[in-house]
Amino acid sequence: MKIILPSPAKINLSLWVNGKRDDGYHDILTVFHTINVFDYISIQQSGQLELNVAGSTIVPAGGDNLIIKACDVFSKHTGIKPKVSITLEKHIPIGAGLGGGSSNAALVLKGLNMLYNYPVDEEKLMEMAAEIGSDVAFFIKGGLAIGYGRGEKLIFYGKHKFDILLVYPNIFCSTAEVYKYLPPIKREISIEDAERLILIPLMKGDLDTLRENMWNDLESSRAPCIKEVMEAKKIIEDVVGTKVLMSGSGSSLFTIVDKNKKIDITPLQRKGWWVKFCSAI
Ligand SMILES: C[C@@](CO)(OP(=O)(O)O)[C@H](O)COP(=O)(O)OP(=O)(O)OC[C@H]1O[C@@H](n2ccc(N)nc2=O)[C@H](O)[C@@H]1O
Ligand SMILES: Nc1ncnc2c1ncn2[C@@H]1O[C@H](COP(=O)(O)OP(=O)(O)O)[C@@H](O)[C@H]1O
Repeated sequence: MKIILPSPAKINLSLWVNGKRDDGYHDILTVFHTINVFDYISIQQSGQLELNVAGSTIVPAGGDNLIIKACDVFSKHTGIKPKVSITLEKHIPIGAGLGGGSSNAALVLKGLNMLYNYPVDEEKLMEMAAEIGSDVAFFIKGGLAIGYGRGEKLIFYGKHKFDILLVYPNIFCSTAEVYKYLPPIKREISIEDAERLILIPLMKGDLDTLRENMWNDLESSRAPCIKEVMEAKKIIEDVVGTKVLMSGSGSSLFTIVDKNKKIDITPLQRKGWWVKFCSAI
């Protein structure tokens, strides 16, 4: 049996850092939404576990791939050693703050659970996902969610419609490095704050307030890549005329767009940047 799974990207409509933890991670509060930018993963039962990666020369095809980590975690918790041939077709920009690797890992956990006749329930899948990475658990359900803790504790709010212009300025950002060079932040954002600032304007369709309130503390990181990302942010804001935000640890940047407002994106395309109108899903 062969299954083909679309593996969606995500943006962070906001991300606040509430402090550094003893385990080296940061306590964050973030608002995730999946978007219609996909990798495609096929999983087929086979004599042994193998992974082929198409569409990228920088994504590892061995043990460092988060898909292999997902297979290991699946085996650890179910006792089933997956004997499958997996093909990953990459389209989500890599190191872009779009969660591509985390999404791939989550979808493979779901695919293996399906192929081996549901040995674990969704709650257990979320637990397993959290072992692989901080934003893997979000992709088990997707849609609109608040993430807190490392990003693995989640409150889901269904799915909401909005459109964005997404730009990947061909800058690779290492998540670890962006967090490492983050200056101390002295304020705490609560779940209620995030609901008031982001979720309520989004649900009301009040895009001006949503744009005004969206925020990403990781933009103040002193990691070298962020300086370049902020330069790209200014260029994009001059072209689109609305506030632009970095997604997650970068480098992709997005703005919430009104369907009926025409935006000329050729100045951005002329820079050789990846530029795409997308929708929340
Ligand atoms: C920043 C976010 C926002 O959604 O996404 P991306 O930008 O990667 O898409 C996530 O927090 C990324 O999650 P993920 O990509 O799974 O990161 P992980 O593998 O768990 O962690 C990579 C490294 O980032 C740092 N890290 C990550 C999460 C967190 N809450 N605090 C941290 O300090 C740690 O140094 C960790 O070793
Ligand atoms: N399946 C995967 N897809 C993309 N990147 C992966 C994958 N597995 C491991 N990686 C590694 O993760 C890093 C990028 O992760 P990605 O999820 O694309 O970015 P981000 O964390 O910024 O959203 C790269 O160093 C890449 O080599």
